[in-house]
Amino acid sequence: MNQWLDERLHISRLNDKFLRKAFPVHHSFFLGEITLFSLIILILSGILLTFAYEPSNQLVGEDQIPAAYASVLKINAMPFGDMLRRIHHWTANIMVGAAVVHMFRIYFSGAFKKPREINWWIGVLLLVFTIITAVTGYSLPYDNYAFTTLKVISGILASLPWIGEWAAQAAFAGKFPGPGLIPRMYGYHIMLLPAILLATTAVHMLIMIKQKHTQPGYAKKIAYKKIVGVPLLTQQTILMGMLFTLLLGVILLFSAFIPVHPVEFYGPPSNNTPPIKPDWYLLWVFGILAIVPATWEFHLLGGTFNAEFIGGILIPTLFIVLLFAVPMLDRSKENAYYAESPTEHPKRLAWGIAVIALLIVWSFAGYKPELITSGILTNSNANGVLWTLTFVVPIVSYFATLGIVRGIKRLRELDEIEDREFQASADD
Ligand code: HEM
Repeated sequence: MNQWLDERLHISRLNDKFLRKAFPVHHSFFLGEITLFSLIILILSGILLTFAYEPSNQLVGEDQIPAAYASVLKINAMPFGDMLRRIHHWTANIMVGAAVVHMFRIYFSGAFKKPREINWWIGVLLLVFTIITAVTGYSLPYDNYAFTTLKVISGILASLPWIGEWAAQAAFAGKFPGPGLIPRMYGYHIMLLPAILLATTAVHMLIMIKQKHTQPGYAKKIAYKKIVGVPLLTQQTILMGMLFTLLLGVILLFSAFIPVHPVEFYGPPSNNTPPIKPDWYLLWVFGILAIVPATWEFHLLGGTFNAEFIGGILIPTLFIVLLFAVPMLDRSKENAYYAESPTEHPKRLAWGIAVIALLIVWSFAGYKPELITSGILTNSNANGVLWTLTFVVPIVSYFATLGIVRGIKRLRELDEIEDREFQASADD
């Protein structure tokens, strides 16, 4: 059989070139794999959901509710229907979470350095597209929550200077909320964006295979500048199978016990605006929007730059540009072989911690209304306090990290000196 296949498909060549490829074993490398497996589970659970979901916002039935909303109520009532929605929802959250932590592991271990800059840029694109896919998914149940969220997003797009109205109508199939709204969101969510994600992930993987992983630190001691790891067939495949099963188990546990967004509670779209809050990964944008005052508005060459544009588009875009610029941090001409320990590069570590602190502060600002109603902040001081935190917390985090890392380094040096002195006195 083997020979029969080999004569036709040259399997043994594939075996030598690819299946025997050595994979380094280190727990931090599982993060990319968790992201990849989540994408697979999302696609499979998404396909099952499409069998019962109705992609239309036309009003149907006696109650005259949107067909999409009615079909989600029907899915909830089907055996395992609610469970399937939960699996899809929790996997999406795990995918975004794993991608974010994966990005930080790449950043903190210096794996973005030459020759892996292109894969860093592709990774940033993957993260952005993953988040857009999640947002379009949220719109599909077309309950009052989804409707309000879509209205906010269409308003943000319309705030683009010069081309805003046109862009919003192009993205949302005409004037909001037109009859083409849900069919358009459905097209993005089940075709365009998954196609982009799959193609981009394939390129990400091919580049990773071509360039090979950065090697974990222990590999340096085993065989310097040699690839140390286990072959894809069979050890790595077994490890991946175990990781996949574990991930599936965690997703099933989450889905069995933690319900998702209650569409019945929000009801179909109406004129009552419910309090909305995005998922954790977009809370930072929500926070920026909350603290940019409505008075921030200026005009240039006939275009208007208003607060919605500055908070919802300009600052988040600058943040993404900053992520793209990360590989520029390193100007060395040498290829990087080994993952570095984060503390070896205190400034890089401190910058990373400062950025995480900034994201936490902005996410906290997303709770501005609650902070005001609970009396912690007032209408008049909220923006001032939150802007102060925006600058102070990252700066303090930066210097505190530098201080801690340098302190630990100094302690280690003192320990070494003490050990040497002790050894010398023992020898005497
Ligand atoms: C969102 C979807 C993503 C998927 C499915 C994915 C998948 C993977 C996988 C499976 C690996 C190999 C295992 C590992 O090193 O963890 C990998 C490596 C890598 N990824 Fe991603 N990734 C994604 C997002 C990102 C992001 C957001 C970045 C950075 C901005 C990134 C940058 C890289 C780099 C530079 C490598 C090579 C690491 C090395 O050689 O040590 N990826 N990715």
